[in-house]
Amino acid sequence: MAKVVYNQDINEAVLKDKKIAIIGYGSQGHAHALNLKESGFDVVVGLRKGKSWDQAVEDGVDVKSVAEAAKEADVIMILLPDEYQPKVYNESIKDHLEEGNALVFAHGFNVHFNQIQPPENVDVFLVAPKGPGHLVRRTFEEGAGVPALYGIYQDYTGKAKDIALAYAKGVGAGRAGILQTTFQEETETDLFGEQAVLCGGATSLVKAGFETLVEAGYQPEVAYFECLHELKLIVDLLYEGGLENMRYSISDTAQWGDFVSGPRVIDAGTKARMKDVLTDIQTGKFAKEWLLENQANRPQFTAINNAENNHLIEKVGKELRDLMPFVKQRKMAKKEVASNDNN
Ligand SMILES: NC(=O)C1=CN([C@@H]2O[C@H](COP(=O)(O)OP(=O)(O)OC[C@H]3O[C@@H](n4cnc5c(N)ncnc54)[C@H](OP(=O)(O)O)[C@@H]3O)[C@@H](O)[C@H]2O)C=CC1
Ligand SMILES: CC[C@](O)(C(C)=O)C(=O)O
Ligand SMILES: [Mg+2]
Ligand SMILES: [Mg+2]
Repeated sequence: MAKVVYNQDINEAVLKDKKIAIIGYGSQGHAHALNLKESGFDVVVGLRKGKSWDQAVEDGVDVKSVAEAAKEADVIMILLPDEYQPKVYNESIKDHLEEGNALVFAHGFNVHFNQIQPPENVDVFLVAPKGPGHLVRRTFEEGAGVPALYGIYQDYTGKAKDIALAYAKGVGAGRAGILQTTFQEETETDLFGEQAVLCGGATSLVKAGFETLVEAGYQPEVAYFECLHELKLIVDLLYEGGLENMRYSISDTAQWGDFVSGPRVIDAGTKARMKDVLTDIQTGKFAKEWLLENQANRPQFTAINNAENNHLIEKVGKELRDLMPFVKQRKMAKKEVASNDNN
């Protein structure tokens, strides 16, 4: 089994006398800044003036321009959207890196795909939580944590690993488990996971199931509960105890259906297409297309996003969720930020 590191294995003293700049205050940024601050670290947030700036001030964190924050910090964590990182790095961070500083990422994309080339005299590592930033924050507040990967790209000071582990402990990952990786492994597995399983795979599966039922004449509300709402409850059981635990809780009829019909839906063809997706990630094809899409001001991203937001499942879901006050929607802010950036 791979070595998994926990809080008791980590001495955070190596990071306690350093200033940490968190660049960006979105999904990951607000979670890292607040968790690190509450773990007793010296944190400054680097931002442009705007919505996030106002939120960070309201949350009581020290906020400065990106350049000022980068200049005064020893450890600079870049938590901007991947597609904007190279520009901000070149304009406001690069010139403020001092010998022995640490340049940190939560995803290896820009270093692995050669969009950011750090100088040789700094540490470069990643601390990548394996979960959405809003849950990194929420679980921390609940006394738990989200697991994280750390990976060292460049160890100039000889202390990169100790600093990375102390950082991971500060955001709460040491309560759940921290694993070593490389920039290549983190980048490729993270992109694959979000495309094939967690985001692309899951949304496509949910929509296909919903559409199949609605097109067969069943009520959209019934289809919504069956294919989307209940998925969370099933995934909770998978999260808590794996496949066997989920199957323990469902009926034997459902379990038999799982065995005989699941592989008819997700079959060898699906796996072959997953391999194609992985190949496009490994060869840099996906990265190149995403970078070019951004250079063109996201024409396809915008068109698809608009169509997805108008899907019947979204309309039905909103109406049903409004009638379930215990289902709280906590995070539209991030996507509003993203669409503002496109305007
Ligand atoms: N989302 C997640 O849960 C995960 C993300 N990651 C990685 O973490 C990194 C951050 O992702 P994520 O948290 O989703 O990012 P977000 O999209 O949530 O980041 C938005 C933040 O970046 C700020 N920002 C955007 N452009 C600029 C700019 N030009 N100058 C200054 N600030 C800017 C926004 O400020 P404003 O309000 O001014 O627009 C906002 O604070 C990425 O590398 C991602 O791959 C890794 C694991 C999970
Ligand atoms: C699953 C999507 C993710 O990789 C994440 C939350 O871990 C992301 O890039 O947002
Ligand atoms: Mg991820
Ligand atoms: Mg990701």
